[in-house]
Amino acid sequence: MGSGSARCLPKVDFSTLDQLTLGTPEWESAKVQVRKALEEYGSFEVVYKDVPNRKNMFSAMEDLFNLPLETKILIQYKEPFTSHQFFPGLPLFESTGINDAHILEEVKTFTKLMWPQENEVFSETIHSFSKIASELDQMIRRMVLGSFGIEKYFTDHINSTKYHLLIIKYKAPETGDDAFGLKAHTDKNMMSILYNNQIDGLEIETKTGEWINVKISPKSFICLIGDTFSAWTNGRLQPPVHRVTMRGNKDRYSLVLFTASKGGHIVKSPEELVDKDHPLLFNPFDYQEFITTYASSMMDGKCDMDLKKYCGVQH
Ligand SMILES: O=C(O)CCC(=O)C(=O)O
Ligand SMILES: [Fe+2]
Repeated sequence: MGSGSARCLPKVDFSTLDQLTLGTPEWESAKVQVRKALEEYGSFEVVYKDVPNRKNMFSAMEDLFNLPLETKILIQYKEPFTSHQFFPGLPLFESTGINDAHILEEVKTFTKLMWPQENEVFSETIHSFSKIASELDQMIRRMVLGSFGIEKYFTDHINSTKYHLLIIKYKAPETGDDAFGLKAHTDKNMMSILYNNQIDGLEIETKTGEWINVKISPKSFICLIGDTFSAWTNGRLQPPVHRVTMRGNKDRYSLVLFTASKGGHIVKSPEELVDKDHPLLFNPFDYQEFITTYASSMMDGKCDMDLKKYCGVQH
């Protein structure tokens, strides 16, 4: 199972689309491509638009990780994996995050904790990025629901989720060897929109066990579905296993806009996706309760907790 495969992720062009182009031939064509890509890969590259000031955004991210640890840990959210974090087995990885980063005031609150004297470039660029990524998330979810003929659930789908922006730094490996940035996993949440400073490293596994080395242009983003969306579709879409491998001598900066179901909301497959050929795969669950259970099992050194174990239906 070598890396270096020449296979690419499917690429879908959203550059002429927005929520107002719903139902146009361009929208319908993108919808078919999105559904096909998600069925085959659980993921795709989406070409959309330039992130304003991206160079300044990445240099502001560099400044953020250069702050002293006691400053970086000032952000404390109660949901697992959302505040500043690093892991003993992953020496190249460090991350922090901002809840509701598509709302400027929320980004400014974070910025003020990191830089009491303000850092307008950080706030403005991170907010613009998050808005663009949240537009993409909503268009993609609308297309997925539309492709199953159940667009009527779209508003509920959007209202029952929230956004968290994960900001990641992967240090360049020192030895010159390939090194683990992030171990192979599936995302647990609904959907993830990824972007980076064009230092490659993201690898996505295909259903046949090949690893695709993902490359992106400044206008493109990677969309991945997570375990929660897969469960909601009653297994019609499968989340892709992915990892980050660092090569070369440049640090990698990555942004991931995570869409996650709100606490108190019960994730449940719509009745249209459950029938005798597709028996229910997951009992209804609260994502926030699941992720808390998952995080505490990880803390206990157990790595075998997943959504199937948590609420999978035994057939
Ligand atoms: O940095 C990346 O490209 C991937 C990050 C990722 O997979 C994650 O945070 O779950
Ligand atoms: Fe991931």
